[in-house]
Amino acid sequence: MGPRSAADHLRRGLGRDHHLPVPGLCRPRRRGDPHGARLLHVPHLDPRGRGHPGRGAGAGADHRHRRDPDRLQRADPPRVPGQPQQPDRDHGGHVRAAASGRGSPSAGDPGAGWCLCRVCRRLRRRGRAHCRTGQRRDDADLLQDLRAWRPARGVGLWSAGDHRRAEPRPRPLQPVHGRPDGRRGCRSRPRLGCSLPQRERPLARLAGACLGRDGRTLRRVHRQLHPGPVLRRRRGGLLRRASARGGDHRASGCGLQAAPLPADHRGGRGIVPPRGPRHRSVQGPAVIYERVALIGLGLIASSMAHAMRRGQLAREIVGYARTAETRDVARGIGLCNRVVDSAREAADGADLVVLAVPVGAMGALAEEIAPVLRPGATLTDVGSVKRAVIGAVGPHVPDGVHFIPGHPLAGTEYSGPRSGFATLFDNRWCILVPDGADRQAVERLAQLWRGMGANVDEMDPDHHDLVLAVVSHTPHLIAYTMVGVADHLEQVSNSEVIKYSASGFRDFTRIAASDPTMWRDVFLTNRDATLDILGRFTEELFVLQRAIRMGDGQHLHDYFSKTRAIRRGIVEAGQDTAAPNFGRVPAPGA
Ligand SMILES: NC(=O)C1=CN([C@@H]2O[C@H](COP(=O)(O)OP(=O)(O)OC[C@H]3O[C@@H](n4cnc5c(N)ncnc54)[C@H](O)[C@@H]3O)[C@@H](O)[C@H]2O)C=CC1
Ligand SMILES: O=C(O)C(=O)Cc1ccc(O)cc1
Repeated sequence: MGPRSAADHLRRGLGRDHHLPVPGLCRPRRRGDPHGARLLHVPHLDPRGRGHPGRGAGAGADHRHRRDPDRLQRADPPRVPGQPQQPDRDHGGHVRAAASGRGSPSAGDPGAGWCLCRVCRRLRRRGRAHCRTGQRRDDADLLQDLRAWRPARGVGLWSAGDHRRAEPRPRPLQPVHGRPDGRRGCRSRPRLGCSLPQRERPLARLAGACLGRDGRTLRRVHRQLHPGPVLRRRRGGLLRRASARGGDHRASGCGLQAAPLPADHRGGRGIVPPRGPRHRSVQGPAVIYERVALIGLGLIASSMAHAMRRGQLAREIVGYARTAETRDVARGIGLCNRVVDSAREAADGADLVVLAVPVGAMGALAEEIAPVLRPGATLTDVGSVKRAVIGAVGPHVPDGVHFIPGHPLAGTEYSGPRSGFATLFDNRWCILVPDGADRQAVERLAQLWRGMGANVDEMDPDHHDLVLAVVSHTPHLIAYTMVGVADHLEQVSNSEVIKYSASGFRDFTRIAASDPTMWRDVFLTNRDATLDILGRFTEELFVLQRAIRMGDGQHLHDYFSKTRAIRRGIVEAGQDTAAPNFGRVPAPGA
């Protein structure tokens, strides 16, 4: 992040010092500071010398099979900054692991329990207050309150502010079973280490050898990686569970141990078959947009298509993907009403255009479709980074077109048109970044997201990027690193890493299986905020390292008690399940 201090950067990131430009990021539009003028408390300025606890990487836990033919066509060359044309993503595998949030309340830990009660009570109050007042969360408070043993205001980001429907209990995080197309079997190989040179990929090689080439081995390993209940297609297209315990299908073999998801893992919404009859035009009062154009037909776009169809929210969905093969797949599974051969053709006449491609590809696409965007239409995106997207897309948006960047905080480690499913956004947050856009247009887009099951919040782009650096981007980087460390370690064999992965490592591997192109773009475009949070992370790591070296058990205990309270706050806010061991049942014989 350059020579500026972290505090300086955070202040700017939070939108407090609007006069200070963020290096490397373009800011074509300005807006007011929604976060007020509260002072920021940064860890390394804390006289007690304590920082905020680092966040775990458990943002989501979907387990979907992905296969995007785009990926089969090319390697993944390095991205040239300023040249947004991107290679497509790796859609080749499925590594079954889930974000874990272990740690049940302990009777011998009154401090953490006391803290939890306060966190939860205040979270609930805040959720209600935010809903009523539209007041925004502030991650400066988040960082500050964690150190002060107080519930963090920023935790409200995850608060259960959805008052549109009553849910009897917190829904599991990203509940998914089996393949999104409802079929059985293993389609492709895990992506462990797939971006590393061959000689540096012992772990990846082992995983490959373990999978073997024959279908039986693949299927057996598939059942290990995805041991949830098999969904069988009934006549009439409905799906049913073939077994209450997916563990029944697990095979022994290469030592990979992934337990099945709980029987109610879909969170009470029922199973929505991701593949259905060919999309027909919708007639009904729920229609929010007449024609929606999806540019890019991967996980997010295909999930939007399913969710819009579920809610009958669009009369017509037109799709475009870069490669003919992806378009053919999309046509084959009836994802859209029409799949066309150019982005421009898709956007032509649409009243909502959604850019659902890697962040680095958005500017060029916006430029391409700009001439056909009609006045009154809305242009949005789903990119994981917002300031850079505004910088790349904003200049191409014609007058009269409403540009409203967005970001659904929901996803999986899979990609491609087959990976989407209708429930992806249910009870998740979608952040809109209106940046001064027309309020009616914003409300209409918010309605669409709500119709797709999401809770909607609004944020300043820099604030978004900072929050996401904390809750998503840096955790992904840490997961990538941890899996890389295990891969490179000489003293521990790869088979041991895989065999004993249940002890925490597995949860990193799921995240580390996320798409290389998408995440490369995220880090390149949210560089400053990620580096800032990463700097804090390493500082705290050093403190913990020292505590371990010095035998400072008190420090470790205090620290872990705080982080446990945060985890409980997330569960209380309905953003993850409290089920122990993330709902896994022990593997047979374990
Ligand atoms: N995967 C996730 O968990 C989440 C992703 N996002 C964001 O959503 C966006 C899309 O991500 P996914 O749907 O996961 O990706 P994906 O890899 O599943 O799909 C990307 C699609 O974009 C197409 N594409 C790639 N480069 C293109 C180009 N230059 N021109 C036209 N099409 C191109 C690919 O063919 C593919 O159809 C990204 O910006 C990502 O940051 C947001 C939330 C969650
Ligand atoms: O799968 C996970 O753990 C995720 O974190 C999904 C995700 C990935 C990228 C985003 O911008 C938002 C959500």
